[in-house]
Amino acid sequence: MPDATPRINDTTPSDPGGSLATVQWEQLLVQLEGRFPASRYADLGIVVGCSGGADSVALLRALMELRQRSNHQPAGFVVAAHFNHRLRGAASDADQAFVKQLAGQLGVAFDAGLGSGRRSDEQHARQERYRFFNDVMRRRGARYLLLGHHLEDNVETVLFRLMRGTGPTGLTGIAPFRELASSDDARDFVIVRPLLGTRRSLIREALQAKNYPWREDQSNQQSEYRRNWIRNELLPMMTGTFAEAIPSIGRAIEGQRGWGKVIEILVGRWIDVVVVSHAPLVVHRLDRLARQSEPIDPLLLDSSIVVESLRKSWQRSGFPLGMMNQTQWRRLLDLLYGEGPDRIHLPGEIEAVRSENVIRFRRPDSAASSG
Ligand SMILES: Nc1ncnc2c1ncn2[C@@H]1O[C@H](COP(=O)(O)OP(=O)(O)OP(=O)(O)O)[C@@H](O)[C@H]1O
Repeated sequence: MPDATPRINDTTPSDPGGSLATVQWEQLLVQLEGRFPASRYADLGIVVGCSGGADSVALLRALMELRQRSNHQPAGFVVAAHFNHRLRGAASDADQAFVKQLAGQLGVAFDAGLGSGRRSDEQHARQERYRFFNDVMRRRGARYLLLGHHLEDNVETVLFRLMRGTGPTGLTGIAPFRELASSDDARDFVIVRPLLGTRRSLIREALQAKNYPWREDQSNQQSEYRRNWIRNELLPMMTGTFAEAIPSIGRAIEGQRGWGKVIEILVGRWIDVVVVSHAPLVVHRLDRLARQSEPIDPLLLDSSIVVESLRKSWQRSGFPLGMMNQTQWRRLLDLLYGEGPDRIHLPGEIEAVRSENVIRFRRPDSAASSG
């Protein structure tokens, strides 16, 4: 069984403070500055989610160095926010103490949150953490939440989705920028992942070269078995044969992100044209729309656009997306195109009934039912 004890990284720099350090650290600063220019954001409130791991430690340190170097005197503030999940006993507390000490050393404020300590699924832990971030952002009046996801995280995510099953939007990967509106007040904030294009190895080499420590969490190798299989087995196999596989996939994701914006526009149009109402969900029959005297844009009849649009409508109508797989979407497409039976049952006890011109969706015991 792997050692679950986190340890402080103890790598001795091969060239402490020398030219190698300058090159790698500077490279990291250039990449961060390219994605999140220090002077442009200097007057706003920034929270950095810092686990104590290499990526978020590098992010926090590099951000502070860029702010110091900037000619502009920053009027804004930076907060290091650490969420202690309390899942690894003393090691979790040591992570928290490490981040607190780092924040003190860098002269930034520090906020900590405590998890329930209840062993549950990864999803629950993430939710707890995001609730904490939300709270810190609101309390501090910050505008940007910076997270340390890097290129390998993005590639892993896309490979994972590809193998589990995903649509074109899933292939756009992790969002580099994401606006979040907190539900209970009007203040919005933005999640930024400025290292999303940066190689994991550069981050670690840059830290090592400067002799900056971080906390290594061995449990990363144990949790989320399939994700870690991708990270620890699949990616090394791929790069063994295709040395440039990771940046290549990264570029494909970047390209797909562009197409994602086109898809978003088409989905918006589809909803305007095809959806009659969301509560209850009622949509026009596509075969009828295609045959009317002024037929709709054929792009809106393309099955991949239809599925993406239905996903969106599904969410808006409060229907569960989790159990909708490719087979179920295919059955629904047939219904919309006027093929197969006039009534089908879908996961989540959703019944879809086709009539002369529309499809009506019903779900028992739900606000979205009726009609
Ligand atoms: N417990 C935490 N407290 C604060 N921020 C966190 C925490 N866990 C994750 N994050 C933020 O989310 C990002 C991505 O999470 P992920 O689980 O991939 O990170 P990690 O491997 O635990 O740590 P790191 O990415 O810093 O090496 C981190 O880089 C960090 O910005």
